[in-house]
Amino acid sequence: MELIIKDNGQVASEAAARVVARLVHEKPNAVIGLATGSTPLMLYRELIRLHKEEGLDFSQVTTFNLDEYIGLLPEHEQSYRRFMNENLFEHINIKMENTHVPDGMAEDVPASCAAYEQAIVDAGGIDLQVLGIGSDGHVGFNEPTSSFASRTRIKTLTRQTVADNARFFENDESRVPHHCITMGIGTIMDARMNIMLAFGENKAEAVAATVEGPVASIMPASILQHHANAKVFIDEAAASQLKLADYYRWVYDNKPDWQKDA
Ligand SMILES: N[C@@H]1[C@@H](O)[C@H](O)[C@@H](COP(=O)(O)O)O[C@@H]1O
Repeated sequence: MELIIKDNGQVASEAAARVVARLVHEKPNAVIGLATGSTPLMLYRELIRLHKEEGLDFSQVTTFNLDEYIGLLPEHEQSYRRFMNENLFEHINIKMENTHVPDGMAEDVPASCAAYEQAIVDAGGIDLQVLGIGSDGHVGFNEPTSSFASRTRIKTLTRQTVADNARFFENDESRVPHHCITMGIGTIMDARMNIMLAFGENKAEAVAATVEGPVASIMPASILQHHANAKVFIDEAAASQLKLADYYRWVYDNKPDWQKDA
């Protein structure tokens, strides 16, 4: 795993955006996996800026989102489809038909999940997957003890995640859907590159366990230790519990410039 520690989330997100932009320049028809939550918002804002000011071209890009709540219509205020439209897709030149979010209203959920997996394969696989991390170490909605071999499927959220996400539902936990569809950890591990973002003190424990703890399904993100090309972009607060933070900074500072955001 490669650690990129920046002073704040904005600078870290700009560095992550350069990695995405480089991929899109090199492979205009790249397949990008996307995440929701508050964490990737600065990354998406920077990608929008790169599109508007520097002509970053998304016209041939395909995207697959990690997850979606079960039972929310795409137009629901808190659906991840709506989140993606409002925070990224409507502001860049991506073709809407090339954007994919799991269908939270599917009548046949297992069939819909299998079709999602197949669509990823048909698109050539995910080149770069953007990830956030839950305070309990979940990625996508793969909650603790999710199988490392899992594929896209229905999951039940933990109480912790329901409580964490209640802020988006007028702080009313009873309004938070308790089920979701999420790419599996196996799906995420198939991506050719993973970039995880984590900002703020409340992610510090999960980041330390992910990077320096044992690989264990109780801390789902820790599987990234087994990924050949995983980068973790964090701010100082999220880095605050890392034992080897100085070493990661030293490694990064000693890289040639061309390798820093590659
Ligand atoms: N399903 C999402 C995750 O993909 C996200 O990474 C995480 C953290 O959210 P936030 O970035 O708002 O802290 O929680 C949500 O439940």
